[in-house]
Amino acid sequence: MIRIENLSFAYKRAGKSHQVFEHLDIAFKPGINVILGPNGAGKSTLLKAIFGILDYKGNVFLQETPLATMALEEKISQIAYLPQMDIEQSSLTVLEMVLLGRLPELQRKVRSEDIAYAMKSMAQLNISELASRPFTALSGGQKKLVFIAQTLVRDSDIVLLDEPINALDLKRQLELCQLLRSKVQEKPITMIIVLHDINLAVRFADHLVVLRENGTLYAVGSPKEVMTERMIEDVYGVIARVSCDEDGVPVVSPLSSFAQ
Ligand SMILES: Nc1ncnc2c1ncn2[C@@H]1O[C@H](COP(=O)(O)OP(=O)(O)OP(=O)(O)O)[C@@H](O)[C@H]1O
Repeated sequence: MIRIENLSFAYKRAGKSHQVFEHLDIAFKPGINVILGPNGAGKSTLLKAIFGILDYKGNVFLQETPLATMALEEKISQIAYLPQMDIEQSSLTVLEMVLLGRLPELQRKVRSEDIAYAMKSMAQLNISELASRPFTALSGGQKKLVFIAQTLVRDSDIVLLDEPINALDLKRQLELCQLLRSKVQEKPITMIIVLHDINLAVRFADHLVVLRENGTLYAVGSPKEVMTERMIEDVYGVIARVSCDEDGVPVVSPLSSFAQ
């Protein structure tokens, strides 16, 4: 469980300040939490704050412990984070890239146990056959899967994924969502995932968190509670029809956009 209390943060650049959050409170429960919201709402900034790479005001608690009081090594051992921006170049092979996810556990040498973890993570993402390929010789989607494998090989209780499905084809998107679902069923992981695909979000999330353009919290709740025509209009400026499929899952059909 991650609890954000009274979070305020502003980016500062060239003497100017850009406020993203002011007095934000959110609780992320175990299970799959999806953060939705328009471009620039602050979704990536929120993940960075949770991972502790921003100088914010307020508190982020892991259970009852403020993350700011935890040593870096302890934090890294508990939280796995896939940032939105990926590096494109690396002289490492795919296996070596995935092994980097075990860095906190690696001593002076790579143990067979670490290789086994990396192989398992690659197998779960169906990229085992890429293991000895140079990372730079991969497609964009394959690179993304390597970074996801590197994040999941951490086996952490808190997993932050910033737009993990962009660059993935339809099948890979579904496979990844099913893998994440199986992981939260195995143990009480708190996953916090930024997505833009609202139909995928309602199908796979346990909890939705919706941010507005100005970094304020619009809604938190189950997909059924949160995914309404009103929310889509208020938050995205889009007229949409929300119906339910035969499983009772909301289905969003965007109809038109209007100037806000
Ligand atoms: N390094 C930075 N310096 C200054 N402003 C920044 C920086 N990074 C982001 N911002 C601004 O902070 C706000 C929130 O950005 P953020 O990347 O968190 O949004 P987001 O919701 O993740 O957007 P997207 O859906 O487009 O990825 C935006 O207005 C953005 O322009």
